[in-house]
Amino acid sequence: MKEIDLSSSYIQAMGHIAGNQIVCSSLGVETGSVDLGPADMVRASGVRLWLNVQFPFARNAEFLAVERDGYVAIVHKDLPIDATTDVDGVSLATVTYPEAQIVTGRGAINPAWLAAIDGKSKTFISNGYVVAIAAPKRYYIGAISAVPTRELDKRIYSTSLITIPVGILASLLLAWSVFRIAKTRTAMPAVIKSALKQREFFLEYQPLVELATGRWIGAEALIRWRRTTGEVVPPDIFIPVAEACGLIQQISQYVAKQFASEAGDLFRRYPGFHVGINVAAADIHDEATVLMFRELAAATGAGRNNIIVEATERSFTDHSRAATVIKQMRQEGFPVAIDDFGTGYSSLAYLERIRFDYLKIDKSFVDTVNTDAATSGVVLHIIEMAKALNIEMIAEGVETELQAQFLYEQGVRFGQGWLFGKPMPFSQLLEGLEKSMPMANHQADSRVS
Ligand SMILES: Nc1nc2c(ncn2[C@@H]2O[C@H](COP(=O)(O)O[C@H]3[C@@H](O)[C@H](n4cnc5c(=O)[nH]c(N)nc54)O[C@@H]3COP(=O)(O)O)[C@@H](O)[C@H]2O)c(=O)[nH]1
Repeated sequence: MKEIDLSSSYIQAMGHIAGNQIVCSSLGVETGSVDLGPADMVRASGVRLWLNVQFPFARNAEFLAVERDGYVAIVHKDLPIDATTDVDGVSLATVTYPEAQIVTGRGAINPAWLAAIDGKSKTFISNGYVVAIAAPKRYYIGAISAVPTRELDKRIYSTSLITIPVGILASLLLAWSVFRIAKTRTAMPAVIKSALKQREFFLEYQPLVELATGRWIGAEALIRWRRTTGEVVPPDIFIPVAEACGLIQQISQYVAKQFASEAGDLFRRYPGFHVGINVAAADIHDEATVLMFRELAAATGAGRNNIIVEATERSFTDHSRAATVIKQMRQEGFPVAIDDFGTGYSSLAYLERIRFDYLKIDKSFVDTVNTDAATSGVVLHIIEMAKALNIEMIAEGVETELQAQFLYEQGVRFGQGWLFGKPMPFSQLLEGLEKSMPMANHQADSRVS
């Protein structure tokens, strides 16, 4: 029981039950036996559910207890809805079915949504909300996620010319994706911690090319998470959670160590090549990050300019502390790139105050190249600004020859995107690198700087 308890991110305790009494459990012997009282529900399979369990030693918390064949699992009642989303006014609930009884919930749950529960997963619009119901066949508990349509109006505003059926479809997809995100993020901090221990994360590398020649001159290390179930969780789901719960620096250290273990003699063979490592707000405000990069350089034999620090402008919350760390990084030979440029609120202010080596033009602006989107002129302003400040540019998310050609003609020297290569394992990066610039031809002047 202790083993299940300790290795699960979801179960608070396991126990053995006789009648309604937990007679022994991983809560410890001093807990003695605990009387759960009559079960709230008994399913046809014999599974018994207690929906509001309280323990004398944890009076402020409520738990769910699920029993089968004499064994009981205790789960914190808030756990199923412990989800984060940036959409306002979202309602979440777990519900038994067919009874449609709320087990645990957050936000207003309209009785009409409960009435719609019939054992089938579905998405529909009701009472000013887009509602998604999930009713997994294996379990007796389903989930409801509801997003106010006003949130969808905000999102759909920018695409207001799109036809109504497409708008409705987008709404339904958004509700469903909120539900998916909420589900994936459930108790995610605990799961991330355990995944770090179990080494479930790995790296892929996306090449950066010189637009004039197509040569691979660098790569960005991108973290990936494959859970033991085989499910791959994308970084834009778990990175914000890791940032919010204080685990992001452990992730950055993991990335640095993982890259060090894979790099081998990369920089000896390709002295002009560079690898970009992403850092988050917590890293860029902490001088210990400089030490982390110093150790990474020592472990990989990297020289000046071989390792690039990539920080998004959203990560600069305390300008003066960030400026101190960035200055030290640059002094120690780690060029700094401002990532996703143009997506934050204060891009210009940062460029004036902090000296960067590279500006990565965000994909959203690259996407507008050769289109008549209202923002298609912005990319030209970004390019002019970078030129004026003498900052080298890397265009992100380049997907077409037309984009690459246009950017090159405007003076952007470097590009990254699916046109040149998707993120790939390190072994594949080495193969591509050998084809792109055989070692003998590799010049130190192929460095980005
Ligand atoms: N703090 C850390 N953040 C990290 C780390 N690894 C990734 N991330 C951040 O997560 C976000 C999503 O990253 P990912 O899913 O890896 O997507 C990257 C590319 O795959 C994608 N890309 C690149 N080219 C294209 C393209 O042509 N089309 C297309 N649809 N997508 C493309 O863009 C992402 C690269 O983003 P960026 O870092 O902004 O250059 C992302 O914000 C990552 O930064 C990590 O180790 N630490």
